Amino acid sequence: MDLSLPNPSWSKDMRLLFDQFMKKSEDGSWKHLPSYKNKFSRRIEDIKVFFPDAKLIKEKISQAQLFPRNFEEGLGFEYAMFHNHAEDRTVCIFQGGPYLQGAPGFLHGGAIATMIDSTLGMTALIAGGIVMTANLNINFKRPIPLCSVVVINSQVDKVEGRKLFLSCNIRSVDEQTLYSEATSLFVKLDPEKSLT
Ligand SMILES: CCCCCCCCCCCC(=O)SCCNC(=O)CCNC(=O)[C@H](O)C(C)(C)COP(=O)(O)OP(=O)(O)OC[C@H]1O[C@@H](n2cnc3c(N)ncnc32)[C@H](O)[C@@H]1OP(=O)(O)O
Repeated sequence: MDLSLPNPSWSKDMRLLFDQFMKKSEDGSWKHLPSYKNKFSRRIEDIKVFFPDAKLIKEKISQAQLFPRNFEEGLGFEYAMFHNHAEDRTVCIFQGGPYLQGAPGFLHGGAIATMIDSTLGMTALIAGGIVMTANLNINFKRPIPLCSVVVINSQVDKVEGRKLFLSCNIRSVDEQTLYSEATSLFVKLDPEKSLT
């Protein structure tokens, strides 16, 4: 089941943004990216190539769930991503639920980092194939209120061989507040090199 579609826990802002991007997707310039809890895909098969410890994969993979997708509806990460191919950028609309609290009333820094890593990761995956995060630098400029809706804008800045350099920022829906900004390095996995 695609968990990036509207559900009753979404606020008015979240639905409004989703509808705006779905409208933008009508001419094909933007594409809604579906998101599943544990849908096996070809990519999982690809990734197994890099993890020779198949026993671990075989035993555990059936329980595996995408981390941000394993909270009950509305309590954790509610988000949807849209990709603009021409501009090589991805937008993630994100509503962080009450189970993601850090400081009272605000999102935990690790929850913010999760959505940054996921959005940058998706952007890098589309641009470079099977990648992993090598480096992630985040500046937390303003605390993000719990249960508020924010917009993550992520883009590829430079590609050098297997290295993809990306950046993103997190802004309020009205774009007036800059909450966080991040830079990152993702590395495209080399089938000749085992990771473990
Ligand atoms: C919600 C939807 C989600 C679904 C969609 C999500 C998409 C997937 C995104 C996953 C995001 C994650 O969470 S991944 C989980 C967190 N990340 C990890 O666990 C990765 C652990 N690290 C590794 O496995 C490894 O270090 C790699 C794969 C990153 C790199 O290893 P490698 O392939 O052997 O490459 P290596 O030769 O070491 O390095 C290649 C080049 O990159 C440079 N390089 C490597 N690491 C660094 C570094 N930290 N800082 C600077 N430069 C670096 C090297 O200097 C070299 O440059 P030069 O000499 O060539 O110039």
